[in-house]
Amino acid sequence: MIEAPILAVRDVGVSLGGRTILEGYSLDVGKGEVLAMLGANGVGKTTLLNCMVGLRHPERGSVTRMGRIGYVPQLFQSTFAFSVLDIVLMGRARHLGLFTAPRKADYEVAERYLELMQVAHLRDRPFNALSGGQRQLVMIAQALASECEIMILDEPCSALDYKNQAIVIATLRRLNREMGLTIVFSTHAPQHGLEVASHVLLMNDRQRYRHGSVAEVLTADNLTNLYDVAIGRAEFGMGGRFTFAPTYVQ
Ligand SMILES: Nc1ncnc2c1ncn2[C@@H]1O[C@H](COP(=O)(O)OP(=O)(O)OP(=O)(O)O)[C@@H](O)[C@H]1O
Repeated sequence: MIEAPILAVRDVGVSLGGRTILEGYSLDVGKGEVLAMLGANGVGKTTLLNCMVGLRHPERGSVTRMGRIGYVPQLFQSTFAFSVLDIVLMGRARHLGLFTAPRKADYEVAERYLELMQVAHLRDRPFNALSGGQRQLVMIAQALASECEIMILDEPCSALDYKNQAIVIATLRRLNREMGLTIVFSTHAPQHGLEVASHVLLMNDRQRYRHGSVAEVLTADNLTNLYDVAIGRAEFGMGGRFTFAPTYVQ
């Protein structure tokens, strides 16, 4: 069944410093979909995500959001010594008046999502003293506390070890399956697409891309073409599970 789009990217073009970064990107994200965006360094993943979030207005084309956006930036470091609870409470900002302090109900929402992300025991710790994986879970709790309908994450697993990547990816999968959250994220690991995404966007260059279901688009040939490195498909375990593996030395 094709779900109604909750995010529509239409003919988006972005220029930065007199250079065209993106041109003619169009895609729909359906309600309840998980979209993984992959592409070489500098191809424009963050630029496109910023357009989706509304942090950047594309010079050409449009982005239409039909739901509230929650944004999780690349590994976030706070300038001030905020506690974990403070950071999650910031997610309530859009529900508060300009000079209104968080109310009891806002604390309850923040506590609920700290529990859900299994980081409630860290609530009084300084945010900057957490590990990268813990910080990502807290930032996801912040986005959830904003009661977003679309969560957009910029490389949520960058700089994380395998264990923390597994926690973040399993968390995204759970939020999608159990809460029906629509998720868009960028990654350099095709395996993350296989584990959690329903759809992928492969960004080849500023105006060439492939967008479609994981089964259709996330193939060894398309990845080889995307990264310009030989990438093979390797079966493992039971039940037809597979992964993609690059060959670094020919
Ligand atoms: N403020 C800016 N002025 C000029 N060019 C910029 C600016 N910000 C980004 N760019 C350029 O835009 C292009 C896209 O950058 P972007 O950060 O979107 O890529 P990315 O795919 O997210 O990269 P990575 O995988 O390395 O994070 C890059 O070539 C970058 O150098």
